[in-house]
Amino acid sequence: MEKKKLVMIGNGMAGVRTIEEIIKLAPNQYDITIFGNEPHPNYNRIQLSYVLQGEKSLQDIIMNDWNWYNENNIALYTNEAIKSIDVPNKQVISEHGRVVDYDELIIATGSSSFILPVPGADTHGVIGFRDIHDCEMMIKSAKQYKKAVVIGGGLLGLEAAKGLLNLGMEVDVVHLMPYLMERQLDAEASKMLKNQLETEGMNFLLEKQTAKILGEERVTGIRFQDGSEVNADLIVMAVGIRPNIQLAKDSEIFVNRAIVVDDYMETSVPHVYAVGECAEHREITYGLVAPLYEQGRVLAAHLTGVQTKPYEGSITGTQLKVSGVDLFSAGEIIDDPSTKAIKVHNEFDGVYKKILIRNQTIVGIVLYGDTKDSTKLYKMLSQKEDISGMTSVSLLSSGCCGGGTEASDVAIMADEDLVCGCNGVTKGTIVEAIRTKNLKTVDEVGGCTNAGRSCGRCKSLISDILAYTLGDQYDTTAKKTAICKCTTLSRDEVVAEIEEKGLTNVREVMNVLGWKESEGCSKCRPALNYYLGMIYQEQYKDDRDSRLVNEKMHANIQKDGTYSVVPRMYGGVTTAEDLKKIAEVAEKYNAPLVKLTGGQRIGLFGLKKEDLPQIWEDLGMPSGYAYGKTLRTVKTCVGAKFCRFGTQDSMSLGIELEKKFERIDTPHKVKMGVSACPRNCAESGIKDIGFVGVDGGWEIYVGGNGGMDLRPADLLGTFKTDQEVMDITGAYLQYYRETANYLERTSKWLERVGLDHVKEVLANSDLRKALNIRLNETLKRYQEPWQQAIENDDVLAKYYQKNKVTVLN
Ligand SMILES: Cc1cc2nc3c(=O)[nH]c(=O)nc-3n(C[C@H](O)[C@H](O)[C@H](O)COP(=O)(O)OP(=O)(O)OC[C@H]3O[C@@H](n4cnc5c(N)ncnc54)[C@H](O)[C@@H]3O)c2cc1C
Ligand SMILES: NC(=O)c1ccc[n+]([C@@H]2O[C@H](COP(=O)([O-])OP(=O)(O)OC[C@H]3O[C@@H](n4cnc5c(N)ncnc54)[C@H](O)[C@@H]3O)[C@@H](O)[C@H]2O)c1
Ligand code: SF4
Ligand code: FES
Repeated sequence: MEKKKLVMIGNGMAGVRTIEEIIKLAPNQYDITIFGNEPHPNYNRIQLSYVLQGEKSLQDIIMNDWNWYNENNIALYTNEAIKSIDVPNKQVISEHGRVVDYDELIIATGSSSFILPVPGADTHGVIGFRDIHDCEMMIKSAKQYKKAVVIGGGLLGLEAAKGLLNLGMEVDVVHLMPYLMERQLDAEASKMLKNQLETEGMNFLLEKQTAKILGEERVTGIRFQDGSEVNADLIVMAVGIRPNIQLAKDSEIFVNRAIVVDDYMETSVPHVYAVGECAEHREITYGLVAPLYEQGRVLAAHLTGVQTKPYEGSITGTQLKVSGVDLFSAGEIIDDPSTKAIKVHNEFDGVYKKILIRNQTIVGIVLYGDTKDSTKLYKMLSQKEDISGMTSVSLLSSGCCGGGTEASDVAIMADEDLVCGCNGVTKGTIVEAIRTKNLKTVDEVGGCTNAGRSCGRCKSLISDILAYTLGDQYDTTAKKTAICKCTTLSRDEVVAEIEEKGLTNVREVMNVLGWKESEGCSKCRPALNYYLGMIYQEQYKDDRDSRLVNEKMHANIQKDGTYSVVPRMYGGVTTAEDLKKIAEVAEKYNAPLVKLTGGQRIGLFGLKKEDLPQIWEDLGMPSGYAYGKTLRTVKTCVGAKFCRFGTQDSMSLGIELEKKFERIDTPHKVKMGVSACPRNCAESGIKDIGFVGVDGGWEIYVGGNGGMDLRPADLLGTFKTDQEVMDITGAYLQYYRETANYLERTSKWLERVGLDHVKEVLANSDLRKALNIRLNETLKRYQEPWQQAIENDDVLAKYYQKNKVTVLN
């Protein structure tokens, strides 16, 4: 039966969580297409605050990497906004004119920063704080400028201000109201917060209304309505958000403040749903992930036909993510004649607690300085528990739950107590998952239950629950070593077990070593396939289905679902005959792009999957492995044959190296460069292995990287003959193959094991010889992949047939 088409507009937190839930419930029900306006896969927007505050890197906050989309057969179009929805024809149209049909459509477009409509708001140096781009702009500005002003003393403004302080800027926070975070705190708690932030260096300008942004080329300051001014090199507006609803409005979907939805997240138009910050449910829009994830869960069940309770709205609780500040707030915060308050104010310890009660139920909570009671109180509030039997002491000083809990406190938590507010996960769910799925780390608990995957505040409590449930078996360092969430074993342990138990294939390793997920995951399956191939040199039968998608297809998948073809050009040297073949193929298959690559060869881009085998047959050239964890390219300069500075024959050495080591599986991609003199035209100093011709021989450089983690290569040594160079290179490559973690580049590996250690290994002639023998045995295993594919009908049918699902596991 043909799958139904599900299209989602918006590749953010609420939308992608909904898709995760759909895949969990019915993995094969939909062909899924996602459009995202940002150039990234789904990342944790919440943790941008931690990135700015220097506690996490951008890489750390990716939640669903590119591979996740590939593995789940999701067509993802990033950096491509949907411009209109054709409701009658059930189609979406992107800004690039791409038209995609849908049976069901989810709008998950989130919100944008609200920029105050004052004169000068569009001046260079005025930004919001919503996405990776804003975060990068702030980090960049902090390197160039001194003074930042944040407008808005709410959650976002204070988290931004703290980040800018940590980046070394002077920071003023401008706030409209007489006290900070007036939506979450009362005056007393707010005063305590202001005092604490002032001691950290933040300066506050309260009751100030921005009238004008000053500056011509770039912002220089702000003028307020009272006529006063403040200087600024950077202005961050954090005065609230506005749901992205224009698209829905233009398509005549009913909108109010946001897109109006019913209790199953359906809009006024059948088969069109909205979820997340762009949705308005019972006149409320939410700006925190806990309710949005709840909406996503209901929508996923609805779309997969699983019975579910309707979404009836949420009560939210907030915390500020600034290190050293402990506060929690939920429900109402201001006393009125209909409420009674229990208050504790310990000025000595800087603790303030207030509970607001109406009709014997808790209706509001404000905690500052000690939030241990937050979980218990929040549960009572959200469940409208009758508290008539309780005293103020039993309400406020149980010491149960919340931040900073210890294992002994975990023991007295009830199973239904909430541990992770963002994801709605209780203690009972976590304990059961730890026991039944043999979980050992906080990340594994997150992978299984989602707890801890959003703001991360509950991670210490999850760690306490692990300690309480596992006792002595809980190893807080285990997370650092396990190769993925399916096992607690490290790379070294897995390799040792494979050798000791004589395990010969991926499935056997997972079965015998007690994998938690019987099918493994995208991290462990390619890694196991690699380790097995590295151990069983000549005889290992590659498990193609365990490889990452590009290697499985022997082609790089492009952002629009087409593929690229890059034939080998040994040492970057080609012939008229090869150029003709490439030109003919480009013409015959209408390649939209023919481009010289950075590795000195020619790439054909935008080709159809089903054309690939015929293209390679027409070309009759070896694959350049532009997609592989293997030797990619050997870049060469023209060298002594043509260049007047050249001392060595760089092209011949480059071709010899590429012909010898092509196709070999390595833990990560390997690039080489051969320059015939220290002018280094082939960039040998930033390659995994670089060769530089000098009088009487070659210098070999190792561990260079020209990519994201730029690293100059280290000199390994100087060698006289080409034969010595081949011998050292072979041994070096094999040592890397045998000791690196899968997906560890040589630059990282070399830093981990140490240059001196590697030099020592290679200086030992017995070891060097043995390494080369093992490498040469392995090299015998490889054949030209496209030649093999063309001759094998099963492979052709399985991987390259039109409309065939190519991701098979
Ligand atoms: C710095 C920061 C800190 C935060 N901290 C917390 C916190 O501690 N706790 C908490 O609960 N919440 C926090 N939030 C709020 C939380 O991040 C949001 O509630 C959540 O991300 C909303 O999810 P969403 O999917 O609705 O929107 P988003 O995550 O914004 O995703 C929407 C996506 O849709 C894309 N899009 C918009 N229009 C189109 C279009 N026409 N075509 C294609 N794509 C489109 C956008 O570019 C965006 O990538 C924080 C937010 C920020 C910015
Ligand atoms: N820790 C967290 O939970 C967290 C952190 C960051 C962001 N967020 C979410 O992100 C969204 C945006 O946060 P936010 O803080 O921008 O929104 P917000 O609406 O919560 O707060 C905006 C603040 O700006 C103030 N303000 C409004 N106009 C102003 C003006 N002209 N001058 C000075 N101050 C002015 C308001 O009084 C208010 O306190 C919210 O949905 C929030 O929940 C949550
Ligand atoms: S590296 Fe030296 S030999 Fe090679 S092209 Fe440049 S200048 Fe000439
Ligand atoms: S409370 Fe935010 S991730 Fe758990």
